[in-house]
Amino acid sequence: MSFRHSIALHLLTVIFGFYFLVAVIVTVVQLYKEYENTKESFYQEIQLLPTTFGQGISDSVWTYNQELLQSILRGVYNSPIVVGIEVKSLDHKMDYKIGSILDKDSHPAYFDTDGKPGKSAETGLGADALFGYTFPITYQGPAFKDPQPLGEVTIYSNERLVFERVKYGFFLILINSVIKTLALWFIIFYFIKRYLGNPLNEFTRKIKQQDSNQPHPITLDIPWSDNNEILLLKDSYNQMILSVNEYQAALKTLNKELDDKVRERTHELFAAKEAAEMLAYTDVLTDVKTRRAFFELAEQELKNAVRQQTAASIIMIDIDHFKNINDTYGHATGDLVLQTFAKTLKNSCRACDLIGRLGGEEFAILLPQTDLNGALHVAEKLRLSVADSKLTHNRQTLHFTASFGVAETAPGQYMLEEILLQADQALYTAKNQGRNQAVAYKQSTTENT
Ligand SMILES: Nc1nc2c(ncn2[C@@H]2O[C@H](COP(=O)(O)OP(=O)(O)OP(=O)(O)O)[C@@H](O)[C@H]2O)c(=O)[nH]1
Repeated sequence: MSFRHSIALHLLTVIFGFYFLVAVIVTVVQLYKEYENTKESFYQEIQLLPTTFGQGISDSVWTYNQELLQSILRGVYNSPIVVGIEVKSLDHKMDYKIGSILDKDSHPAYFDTDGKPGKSAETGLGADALFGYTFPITYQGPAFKDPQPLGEVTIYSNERLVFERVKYGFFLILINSVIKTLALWFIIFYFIKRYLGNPLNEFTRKIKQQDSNQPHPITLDIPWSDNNEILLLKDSYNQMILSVNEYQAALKTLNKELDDKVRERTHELFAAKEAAEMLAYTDVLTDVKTRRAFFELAEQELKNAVRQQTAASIIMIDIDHFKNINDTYGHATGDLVLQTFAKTLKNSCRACDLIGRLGGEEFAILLPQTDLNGALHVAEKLRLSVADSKLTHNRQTLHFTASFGVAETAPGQYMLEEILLQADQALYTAKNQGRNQAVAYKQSTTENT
């Protein structure tokens, strides 16, 4: 923290701003008082002069002795606190003025030691600010019972002489004030810095050094032990840090739990997605491919056949008189027949053959790398297997057969719908020819095996 921005300097600027104002006012009052006291003592000193010179002045006025009066007045004028004297006799014959006096209009006027108008010897601050003491002069002779009034004498002094005398005192007061102010400034600055500035600096430095991920409570090297505001601030900060750490720890635990939950949920969703895909691709009853899956996968297989320039065949299969089975033994038994039938197909086919249930009791098998003869051979084998299969229901043995229509891809003809249609036409022929047989598709005619 730079000195210019320190709290100590800011506080001192405010404190000493006010202190300076108060100090100036107090010093001015003090100086004014000193000035007044000095002026008062001047006045008292002037009042003492008549006891020394009063008799001589009275005598010289009574005897009209101008020389004597002048020499007495010059003697008074030489006094360091006198700047002027005016003698006013009642008959005006012995009027006399020396130095600076106030005329009848209270304006300063100047006279030399011979009583002639001249220039003021007094210059500087308050030289024209005259103040005087007037006392009567009387004659007390043996011929008179009461003192005879002769006139009055005014002795003048001025403010400049008062200032001259208090100047030294002023100077001392000023020096005293400056030294006291400076000493006080340094003392207060030192203690504010020691008890306030330094602890706050240390506090700030330690907060800045904190690890924001895991802040720790801090300690402060404070030169007092009572619970002052800085210690309370530090305690509150430490309390806050403890709470923050607790919250962070709780948050970490929550985050971990949340992570675990999200991972678990993602796993479940993934499994559910796989299950849903399986469901969409696998027929629930017979465990062979669904119609949609069969078409998608068969398209892929046909594309492969095109790329590899190999043959591929399709067998369309339909269980014979399945409606009768349903009607005779019930729908549940019909389902069992479908399952047994599908199982038979699976057992008799290669792993690469694609078996799908296209709907109801209608199935299709795609045989990769198999020409029409091969497919017809497979169909025949399947037909025999189906015819051999049996199902026991209510202690009755149930037999069923199926009809097969076979078609193969023609060179350059790999349209799935087209081949399916051809296989379906062959199947239709097989049905028409009495069922339980496999028929291959021929362009215009169909051939019975
Ligand atoms: N149990 C059962 N029956 C089904 C299912 N799907 C379709 N069926 C029935 O299968 C029967 C098909 O009958 P048809 O299309 O007349 O054919 P068919 O009786 O086999 O006669 P042909 O094909 O001419 O030999 C209908 O009665 C459908 O209700 C199924 O998932 N389970």
